[in-house]
Amino acid sequence: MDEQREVQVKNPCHRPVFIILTAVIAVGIIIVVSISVVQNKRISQKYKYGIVLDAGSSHTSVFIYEWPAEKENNTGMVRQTHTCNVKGKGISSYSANPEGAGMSLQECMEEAKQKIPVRRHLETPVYLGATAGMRLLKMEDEDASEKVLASVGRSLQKYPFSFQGARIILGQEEGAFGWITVNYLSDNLRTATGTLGALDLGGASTQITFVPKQEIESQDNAIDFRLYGNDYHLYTHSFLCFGKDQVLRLSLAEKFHSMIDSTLLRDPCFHTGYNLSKKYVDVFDTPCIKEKSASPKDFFHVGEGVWVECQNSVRKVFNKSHCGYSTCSFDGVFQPSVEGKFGAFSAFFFVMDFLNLTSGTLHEAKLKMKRYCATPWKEIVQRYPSIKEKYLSEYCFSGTYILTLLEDGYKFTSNNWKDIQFIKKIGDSDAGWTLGYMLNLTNMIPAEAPDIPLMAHGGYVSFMVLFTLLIFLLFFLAFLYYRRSTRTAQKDII
Ligand SMILES: O=P(O)(O)OP(=O)(O)OP(=O)(O)OC[C@H]1O[C@@H](n2cnc3c(O)ncnc32)[C@H](O)[C@@H]1O
Ligand SMILES: [Ca+2]
Repeated sequence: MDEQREVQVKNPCHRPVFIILTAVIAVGIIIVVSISVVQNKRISQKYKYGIVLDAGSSHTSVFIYEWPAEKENNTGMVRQTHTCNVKGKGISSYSANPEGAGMSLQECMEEAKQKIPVRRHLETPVYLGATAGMRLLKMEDEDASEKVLASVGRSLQKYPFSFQGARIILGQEEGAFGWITVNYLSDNLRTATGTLGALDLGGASTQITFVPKQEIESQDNAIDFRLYGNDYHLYTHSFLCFGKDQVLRLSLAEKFHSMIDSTLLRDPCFHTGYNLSKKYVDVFDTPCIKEKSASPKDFFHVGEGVWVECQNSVRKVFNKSHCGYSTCSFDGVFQPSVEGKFGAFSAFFFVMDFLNLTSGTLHEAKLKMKRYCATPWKEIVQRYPSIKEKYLSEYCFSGTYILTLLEDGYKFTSNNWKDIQFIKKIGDSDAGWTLGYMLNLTNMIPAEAPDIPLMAHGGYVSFMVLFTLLIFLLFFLAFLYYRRSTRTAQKDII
């Protein structure tokens, strides 16, 4: 018995100090392991990237998006980090020199290589979507449009990214993806609290997309989505030839019909004192105009600056003579009555922002337009020396077209005018179809709502560490208690 006691007293493993030390070491190991797990998680959580090229009728833009690698299915995670505007005109302008279309993208794609970390290059998808300019070129000369698309495709394949294709997107896609973009960025999809309609005005087409209250009478205008567990039944329409550049041509062509002197086009939508020699071909060379002018020559475009007459001339481009549905916007296109709030972007924003019409009533907008259009050209040029003269000369026409399209075309009234918000960006990201297009192609918007974790990652790790510590402490106390009990028992025996 004496021998046994001696062993017990001498064995250092049984001393409390040793046990405490062991416990402290164990705790230390746990903390180190936990921290390293968290730290490694941070490193692997870095960003992923995607590139979308918006090959519009007037120009091409390259958008770079990024999102945290492990949160791609959470809404609101994708944001635009960089934009590059390709120099020159849109890719459809390269119909006579298709190789030039591909070459035009080089500068911006080199920039993308610099902006995206090298280790992410190979996995970064690149998509090119062409819109109304290429739709028109395809109508006019399908072979040329294919050559242009092949050229941009070849050019994009030369970069170290994962090229996913270059194609002409449908008008319905352009409308629907614009709608997804604005609602994704405003976090309306996950929360399912009302949605924002989308109004996009380009150079060659314009899109209207919203969730209507009425039934959608034409199947071409209906799109269904299931996003984050909610069903959306969308109305969408893309009006080809109703972008602001094509409508200007339609309107000029219309004015040619009533010209007495075929070399002098008097235009109420341009400022007094504006007088520029232009080519007939620059007006008529588009599949949007069916009745061509007989002999191609030059004409003088002379401004008159009368807003009321300008609006009357713009109204003539909307054909309201037929409607095979209960209600139509124009050109025989079905449209339910506009519903809810709308985000109006692209040229809707550029023009209304320049004219200071992004707030205020419809009536005030008309008064301002009247005043602006009546301002002499000389004064306008002096007032805005830094703005491109081409844009400057067209704001009276474009503003008038926008008001007429929204009121006479889409049937907004002075009552719901305030429901239209003219926007360029939401957060860091531009409003437009590109983000929605990428989210769709990368399956980043799930049909069902993702399972929400019990707690955030940081909270989870802290909880696990504290909980483990607590268990160790309990073990330790239990051990001490056990030791005390056995010693007391041994003393009792002695
Ligand atoms: O959608 P599509 O029809 O293919 O055309 P796009 O994509 O090229 O059209 P944008 O929205 O980029 O631009 C629409 C129009 O606005 C013009 N635009 C761009 N910036 C502008 C500005 O600051 N002021 C006035 N107009 C502008 C541009 O030239 C186009 O005619
Ligand atoms: Ca566009």
